[in-house]
Amino acid sequence: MSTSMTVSVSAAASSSLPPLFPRRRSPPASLVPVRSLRSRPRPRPRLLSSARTTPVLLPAAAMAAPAPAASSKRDLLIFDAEENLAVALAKYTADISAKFAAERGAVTVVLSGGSLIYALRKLTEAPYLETVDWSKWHVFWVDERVVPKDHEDSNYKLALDGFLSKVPIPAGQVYAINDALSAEGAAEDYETILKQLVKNGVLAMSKTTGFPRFDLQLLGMGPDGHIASLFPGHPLVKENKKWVTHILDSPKPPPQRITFTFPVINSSAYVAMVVTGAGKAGAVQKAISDKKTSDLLPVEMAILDDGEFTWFTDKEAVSMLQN
Ligand SMILES: O=C1O[C@H](COP(=O)(O)O)[C@@H](O)[C@H](O)[C@H]1O
Repeated sequence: MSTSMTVSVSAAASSSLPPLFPRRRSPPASLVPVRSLRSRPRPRPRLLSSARTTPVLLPAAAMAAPAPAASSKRDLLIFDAEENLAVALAKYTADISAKFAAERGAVTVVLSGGSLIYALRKLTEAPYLETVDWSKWHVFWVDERVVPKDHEDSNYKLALDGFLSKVPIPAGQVYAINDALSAEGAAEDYETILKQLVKNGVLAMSKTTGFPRFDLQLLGMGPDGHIASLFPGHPLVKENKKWVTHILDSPKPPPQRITFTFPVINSSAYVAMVVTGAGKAGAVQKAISDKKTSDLLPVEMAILDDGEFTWFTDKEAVSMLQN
């Protein structure tokens, strides 16, 4: 029943990442022991050393987030180039895919829109194009704009053009929203589809939260700290019953969208939060600061109940972090 966080500063890519599997029970010598948020005070992140090719793993403030209900782990990976981030993200995703394909015979993967899709490009290349068992993938959207699927604003179109059209996922396992419905109708319809997939065993349920447990959510964050279509100060961030809800007044256009709710995001087994660029440094700094204020950004409300949350960042995105 603990949350922990490590920070990894890495100039290299996948070869320098801590191994994903098997899960660490005792940290290797290069790792600082993880800390329980509940039993120990939260230290500020501290730079121990730096190296170009060896990840440096640091004690951290465990994002100073409110304690989760069960156990979770948080890592902050910092890459000196977006290219290295993309390579590492592909390996991370492929490893998680292999784990769930073997364990469950299905891999439920949630995509966001935005810059995340470009960061997935290495998955469409060797070796992953050939080695990932794409036939096991079931693809969902954490949020979608209520526009036709061929509209420039569609998150489906973005993912299709930049990722899905390049990998052999069966078409019937890609769950786009019904773009003929209203925002409210599309959200209800999407929730019904998720419930059907729970019934037929494709989608797992969390044993503790009563919400679906996606294997992997690959998410981005806006410069204002929004994730999915959950915006700072919007009442939707408090939705705690629905799995999927709708918004008619999104501060970022287009205004009509559907979105997973926080209980669904927070029931995930793995979340990769992919954030690059100086424009997001303020939100990253607030999210990772150990000084918490009552005006939590949505990204600060992403606290997994029982899972692993990994920030994939570049130097620019963490440029406002001290040390
Ligand atoms: O509107 C949206 O924005 C966020 C962030 O996008 P980014 O381009 O700044 O990475 C995205 O995660 C979300 O899915 C999308 O609908």
